[in-house]
Amino acid sequence: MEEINNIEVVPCTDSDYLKPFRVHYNQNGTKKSWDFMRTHDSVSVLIFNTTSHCFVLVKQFRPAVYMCEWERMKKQPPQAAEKTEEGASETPAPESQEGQSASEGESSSPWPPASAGVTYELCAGLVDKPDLSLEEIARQEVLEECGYDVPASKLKRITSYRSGVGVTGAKQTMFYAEVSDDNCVSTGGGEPREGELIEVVKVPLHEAMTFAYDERIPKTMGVIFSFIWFHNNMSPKYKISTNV
Ligand SMILES: O=c1ccn([C@@H]2O[C@H](COP(=O)(O)OP(=O)(O)O[C@H]3O[C@H](CO)[C@@H](O)[C@H](O)[C@H]3O)[C@@H](O)[C@H]2O)c(=O)[nH]1
Ligand SMILES: [Mg+2]
Repeated sequence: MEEINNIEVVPCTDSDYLKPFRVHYNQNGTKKSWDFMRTHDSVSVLIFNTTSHCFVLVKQFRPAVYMCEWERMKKQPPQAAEKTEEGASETPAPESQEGQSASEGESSSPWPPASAGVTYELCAGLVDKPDLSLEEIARQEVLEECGYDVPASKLKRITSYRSGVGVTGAKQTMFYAEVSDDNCVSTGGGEPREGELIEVVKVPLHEAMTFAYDERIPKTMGVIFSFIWFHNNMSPKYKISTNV
């Protein structure tokens, strides 16, 4: 699927996306310190297509996930690393950069295949436009990433929560959007100007819970939680309509 090469890891000294800090404080008389990152809050959207009775997810290469997999591979013998990935039916075959040496210097571990960094996620985006409401940002992400044009008023707020409490503490607000094939105006895929390369994937309703708990399919907690939310709150409605 993806072709990832020319990988180079360097220290991050200046970023538009995150800023590391150390906070010193006293807690109940004990002197403590904590390292954290300042990042943007975010929105995510569970999209359900009422025409095909499928959830609409996005699949994309995540460098941070890829680098974690690389670290994990360095600690594990290659056979053992391969074994845990075996059977991930959605995982594409290893690609050309496999076997390429790391350019980090301290180790010559080969890079894992690009598929090791690809995850299934809810359509999501950073809250980086102060003049727009969360609903409006979510609406734009649904359009840019998945190609569905739905009014912001049709987005139902599910809940919000803290993601990465140890590192960022950022807040993510989750919405639910019901769409139909009539709302589909493009193939989505992300904002090309930002270099986004996003694949839109559909998960049929009847496969959703198996998908959610299949550990071989790399995914975010948002996918798992939102499928369970749908199961608890929306399933009776759709069970009736599918059985007619
Ligand atoms: O280091 C970075 C970080 C971001 N980008 C760009 O910024 C865009 C950000 O995309 P956006 O869709 O706004 O955010 P996501 O990357 O989808 O992140 C959201 O979705 C993630 C998965 O749910 C969550 O972990 C995040 O908190 C949430 O903001 C990316 O596509 C890139 O174009 C970079 O180029 N370099
Ligand atoms: Mg996104």
